[in-house]
Parts: sequence; C-alpha cells; structure tokens
Amino acid sequence: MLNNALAADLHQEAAFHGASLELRDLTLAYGDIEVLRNVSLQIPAGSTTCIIGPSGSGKSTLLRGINRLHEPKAGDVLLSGRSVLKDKPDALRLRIGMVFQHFNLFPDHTALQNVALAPWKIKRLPKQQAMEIARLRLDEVGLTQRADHRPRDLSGGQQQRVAIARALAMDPEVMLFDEATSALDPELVKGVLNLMANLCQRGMTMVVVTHEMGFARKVADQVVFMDEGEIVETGTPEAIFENPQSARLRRFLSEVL
Ligand SMILES: Nc1ncnc2c1ncn2[C@@H]1O[C@H](COP(=O)(O)OP(=O)(O)OP(=O)(O)O)[C@@H](O)[C@H]1O
Repeated sequence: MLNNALAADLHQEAAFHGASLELRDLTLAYGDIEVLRNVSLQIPAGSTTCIIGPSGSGKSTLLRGINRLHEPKAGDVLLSGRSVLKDKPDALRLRIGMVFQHFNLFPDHTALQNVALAPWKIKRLPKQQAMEIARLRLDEVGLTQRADHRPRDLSGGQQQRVAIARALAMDPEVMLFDEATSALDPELVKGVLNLMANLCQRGMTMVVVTHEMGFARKVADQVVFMDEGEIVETGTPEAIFENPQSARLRRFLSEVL
C-alpha cells in the first residue's frame, strides 16, 4: 500500500515540481553533418516551451539532445543548474520523461502493466507499490476503466494517454513531447492536448515539439521557432504569432496558419 503522503501527492490535481532546463551552445551531429548548431535556450521551472518549425529543422533532434538519446557534439544541457553530461544517461532518463508520436507500448501488457513496468523494473519499487502508482496515474489521465485493456483494445488517443501516464509514473521533473498528437485521428487530438495543458497548469516543465499552432498559442509560456538547425526566434506566443520579426518565421506561419 502507498503511504498517505504519497497517495496525497499523486491525487488528481496534485502540483508537479518541474525543474529548470538550460541549453548552452548545444551542437548535435549525425556523422559529420551538424543538424543543430549552437542552440541556447532558457526554460524556467514549471514553464511550457513549444518548439515549432519546418520539417527537418531539428526539432526532434533538440529533444533527443536534452535527454541524451543523442549525445551532443558540443555544448551543455543543465537541469536545475547542473550539467546532465555529468550523469549516466539512464539516471537522466529517470528525471526526464519523453512521449513520442508513436506510443511504443508493450502490446502484450495491459495499460496498467505498461505504466507499472518502469517504476517496478527500473526504479525497483515493490511490484505492489508500482501497481498502485500506475493505477493513480491511469486515473489522472482518465483511464481507470481501461486499466486491464491491452493496447490493441484502446484507441490511439487512449494509448497516448497510457504513454503519458507511463512517463508520469516515474515522477519526472521535465516532460518532452515529440509530436505527441501527430499520429492521432483528428477527433482524438483534443483530449490529449487538454491533458497536456493540464500538466502544464500543474507546474510540469514541458518542452513540446508540435504542429498544433493553436496549442502553442494558448498554452506555451514561450514559443521557439527553429529552421535549419538553429533557433531563429524565441518569444511569447503573442510575439511569435502576432509580431514575427524574421522573414523565415513569417513565411513559415503563412504556410501553416
Ligand atoms: N538518424 C539520423 N541520421 C542522419 N540524419 C538524421 C537522423 N535523424 C534526423 N536526421 C536529419 O537531421 C535533420 C533534423 O531532423 P529532425 O528529425 O530533428 O527534424 P524535425 O524538425 O523534427 O523534422 P519533422 O518535423 O519532420 O519531424 C534532418 O535533416 C534529418 O534528415
């Protein structure tokens, strides 16, 4: 059983304690080709940053650099003011949750088992406690009734919510979303975006690569426009969408809005 403090901490609208992130002159390359060059960005604790930009501009690569799925060629990433390059990548990924376009759930596991797996196997919590945490996280994403369903018996939106619950079950300090709604049927997108907005309101630090300009406009604290591996403009949603400074951003917006 969970102790009362833990249960209280996990209840429906509990606040998160997001950490700050800072990227310092981050450069990432695939082989000899640099696809991200000298990217610097401040992401305050508990804030939401939306990354927008054309296909191939380096948005996913930026996320992969933050949690070291791809090792930086140069530069640094600071989590709560401390370089993540000092930690083992596995330890870092306990602190930074990531949600992908494709949900990557284990097909032979139920929703509950999918969410409980990492707290049990990676955090090494007792199985019963991991299951309790998973139940609470599934409850938070509105899937209590689907806990015993396998992914094939869930809609795409429900599978993505399981993937979000799975990331939250590790108590991350930062959540990275890589086009989390791009693979969903249009009628399922809103539910997942609402859930993401709820995490934002509760103080999670979020970095969201998205093609959903409405979400970026409504939810982001800052919007980052990337093109050709660089940050071209950073600003409030109002500044980016209503008063774009660069021709590149104006051209991009004219194509997507
Ligand atoms: N594994 C890889 N090996 C070599 N090049 C890669 C690899 N992954 C991405 N790239 C290249 O890096 C650049 C940035 O890709 P990235 O996926 O980060 O862009 P993106 O902005 O997320 O694009 P999209 O919106 O289409 O997902 C692109 O030119 C891409 O072709």
